[in-house]
Amino acid sequence: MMRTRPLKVALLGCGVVGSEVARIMTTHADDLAARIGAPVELAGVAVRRPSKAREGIPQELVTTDATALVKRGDIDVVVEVIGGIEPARSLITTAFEHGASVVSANKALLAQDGAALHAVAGQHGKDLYYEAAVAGAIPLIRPLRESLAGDKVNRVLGIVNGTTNFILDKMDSTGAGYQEALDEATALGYAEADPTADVEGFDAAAKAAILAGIAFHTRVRLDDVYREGMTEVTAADFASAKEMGCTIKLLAICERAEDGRSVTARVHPAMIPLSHPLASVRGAYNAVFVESDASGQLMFYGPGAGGAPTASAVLGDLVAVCRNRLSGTTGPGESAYAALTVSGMGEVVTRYHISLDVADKPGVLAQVATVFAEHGVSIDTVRQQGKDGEASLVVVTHRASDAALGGTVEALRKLDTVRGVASIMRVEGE
Ligand SMILES: NC(=O)C1=CN([C@@H]2O[C@H](COP(=O)(O)OP(=O)(O)OC[C@H]3O[C@@H](n4cnc5c(N)ncnc54)[C@H](O)[C@@H]3O)[C@@H](O)[C@H]2O)C=CC1
Ligand SMILES: N[C@@H](CC=O)C(=O)O
Ligand code: NA
Repeated sequence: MMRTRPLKVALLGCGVVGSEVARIMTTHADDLAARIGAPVELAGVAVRRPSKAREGIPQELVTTDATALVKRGDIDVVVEVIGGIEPARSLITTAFEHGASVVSANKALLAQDGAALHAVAGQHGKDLYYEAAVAGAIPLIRPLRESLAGDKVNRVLGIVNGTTNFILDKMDSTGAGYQEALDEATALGYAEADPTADVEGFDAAAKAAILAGIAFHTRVRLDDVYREGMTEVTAADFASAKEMGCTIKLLAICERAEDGRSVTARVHPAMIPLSHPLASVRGAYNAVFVESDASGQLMFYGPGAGGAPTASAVLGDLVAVCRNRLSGTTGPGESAYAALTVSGMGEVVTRYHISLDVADKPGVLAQVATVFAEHGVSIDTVRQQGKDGEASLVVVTHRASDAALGGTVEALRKLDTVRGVASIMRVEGE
């Protein structure tokens, strides 16, 4: 039976995502009420610029005092789509203390302070949901937390940043310049307020920390995630990738070590074969592979950024949290019981594509090969192109640890015949 007293929702932030949340709450009000079992009412909207026209939002709901809104005491659910660490963190904490549950899209905050926020939510018997924080519309948090709760996840590999995938795709397919492609991604609402978070890999690293934590039932902090952005990827890298039958993607990779006792999480550009399903993920789309003992390989694919897709995930959480409130329950909280060791990048084992500028004279190839052998890194293929006494040497290795590869590169740089290391790229997904 439908409850007539509405559940009250406070919306914090009315930008790209917030405005879409408000729109869907209004246009789908009847369906949402039917699915929840009670109407949901937008009770207040905290904004920074109150004079801005906001279609469909009555002016009397708009306030610049977000703190007063979350302290009202009659709010059932606070939807935080401001972004950033503060004031979002204080507002969420205050919301729990004043009786509300919280839905957030804020990966930066969840990756940094998720454990503390879960603890406050738990103390107050409230929900903290954040499906939108990882890969926008794609259901990923809930499948990992709930659908795969009976399985053992070993690996999560994916494209989790729409902006960088959009840029890399444009650079690869149209030869567009980096800045031109970034400007377009920003105009389309994909990029973070500061796009450095996207292009330097911080956004993907935050998502990797959240995913690894849930997948491995282990607390993984943002600082535990190795991070390289994509600003150094060049047209020459794309050309090398093509020669290998690959393309380049910014990947988030969370892995359980073979002995099962430790995990790693990393974000960096990598070559992947064109035959791999991730190679055909275009534009701002995201896709995530999950490999588990019993399920085998699962792939989640869809729009990972943009106002409406992200609002879809926020609304899904809103419905879940409202249902929990009506039935007097809460959903699953943090699960970190496994407490596995989170290892550094040196422990990661993968393949590498290394491009060296060398002197084009007899014995160089043998010298270079010796350095690889001395560091226990086995060479798969070598390709050489020479002109005017200089040559470029492209070495692709078999699987080796990042520590061994690092040592190899350091020793290569010391060789007189090696003029420079033009690029090092990991090769994944084979
Ligand atoms: N745009 C996207 O594709 C996605 C965004 N997200 C996350 O959603 C959140 C919001 O992102 P967007 O809507 O894109 O950002 P946005 O910058 O478009 O919107 C944020 C809004 O919050 C307002 N704001 C900032 N401080 C405030 C305060 N103290 N009180 C009231 N309002 C305040 C800003 O004026 C702005 O309008 C972020 O955490 C972001 O990481 C998550 C997935 C996808
Ligand atoms: N800036 C992010 C938005 C979603 O999380 C992205 O580009 O993926
Ligand atoms: Na999601």
